Amino acid sequence: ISKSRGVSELYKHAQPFSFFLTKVAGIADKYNSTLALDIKDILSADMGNLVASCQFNYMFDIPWLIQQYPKEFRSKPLLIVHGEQGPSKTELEAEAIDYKNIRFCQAKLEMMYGTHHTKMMLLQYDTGMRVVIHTSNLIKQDWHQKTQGIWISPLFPKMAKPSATEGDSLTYFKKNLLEYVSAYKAYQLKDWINNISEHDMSAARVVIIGSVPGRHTGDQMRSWGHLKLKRVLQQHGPSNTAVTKWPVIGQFSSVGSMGANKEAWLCGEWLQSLSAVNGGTTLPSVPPLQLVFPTKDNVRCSLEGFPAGGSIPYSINVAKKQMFLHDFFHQWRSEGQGRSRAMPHIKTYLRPSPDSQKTAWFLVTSANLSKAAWGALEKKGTQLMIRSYEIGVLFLPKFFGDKELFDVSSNLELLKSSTNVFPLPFDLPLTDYVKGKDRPWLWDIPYMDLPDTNGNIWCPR
Ligand SMILES: O=C(O)c1c[nH]c2c(Br)cccc2c1=O
Repeated sequence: ISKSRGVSELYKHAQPFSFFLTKVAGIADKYNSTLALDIKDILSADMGNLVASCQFNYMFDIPWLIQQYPKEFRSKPLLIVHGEQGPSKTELEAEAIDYKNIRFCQAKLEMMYGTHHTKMMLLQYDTGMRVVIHTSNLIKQDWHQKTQGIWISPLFPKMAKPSATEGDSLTYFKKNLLEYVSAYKAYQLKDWINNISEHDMSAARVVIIGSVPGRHTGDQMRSWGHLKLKRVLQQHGPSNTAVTKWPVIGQFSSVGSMGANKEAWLCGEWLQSLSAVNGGTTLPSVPPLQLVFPTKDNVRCSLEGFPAGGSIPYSINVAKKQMFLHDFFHQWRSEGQGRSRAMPHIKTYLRPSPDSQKTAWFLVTSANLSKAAWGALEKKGTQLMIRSYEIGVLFLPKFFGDKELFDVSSNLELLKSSTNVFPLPFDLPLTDYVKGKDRPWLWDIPYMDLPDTNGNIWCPR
């Protein structure tokens, strides 16, 4: 059925949020035929007649990527923006030796432990330009049996003449996209920066939340990471009265070092930013925090079995120093979307109502729960230190019609029959870890007591 319904119809049905999950092999068709896309759908001629594209990402399989474009687009100019250095950079470039249309841009990573996590496609058509911000690496397995998120922009028409300020949206989408791409300071991106400035992006309704490596001070502090999100929520977020006692939910597929205790960063600066409210000064108290991270058994019983955990890199050496964090953890459960066994590689953050019917905002991003991604305040809060490149899009009710809250659901039947209900990738209320039984998935220890979906055990080395 999904084959016959062209991509443009799938796209239309997903408006106005234009937020999709990736198709998952091995689940009932109905969970893949609405609000779900494959990379071939995104790159299909139904979305536009491609002239050139730019792929920002972390992991690439070049020959596989080229195969995801329709035949007639495989020789169009393709710029790959990556973070590889030294031998792995040479290896990546060697993969593309036969493709004359491929160029590379190495993102500068001058901060230790920084990575180029950003996953974004810039698609230039003969009729305009589209921006896709998502969570999947450009490798086959990231598009096979995982839960991943995709936001697809409207088709942005070309303007008579380029402008960095003309043709922007109420959410400053164009200004923020130009700031983000310019922050690479890479000559290989000059043409794409000019391309962006040539397009009218006034139809964009999401707010870009990006991170770029550096020690950001002054005005730059609030342009990136959790301080950007805080500023946007203080300007356009819910009123304090509307969300009193509402939890903040963080959902991610990897975890950094949180420091000695929850006050050090998680329930300090990070939660204070995510719980910011309209006009709000920093609140005296922070709301409840709930985190979603798969258990060892969620991974073991997943469609991929233990190998799903190869993309959920939470290390025992980091985990053992922050047992306090695991008290906040909840299971991965997505019955409504048919994806309880499609392990999460998506990263999402939201401010849901206690009755699970509403949310004050929703963010889908490449950023995991780490200081490297979101930034950590230094020098008595006068600078925000970020290690990695990240990008995400924030959905705020005020930009989707005159309202303060989104109705939400993960139930695909309900989502199919209603308009303007925001599609959640996982079920609310959240499902607790079973006390005394469940442990967070850790990718670098063995599990030999029970077999996974494929009858295998896990022995990492
Ligand atoms: O940004 C991303 O997508 C990812 C970043 N780091 C990873 C590591 Br380290 C090991 C396995 C998977 C990933 C990954 O998927």
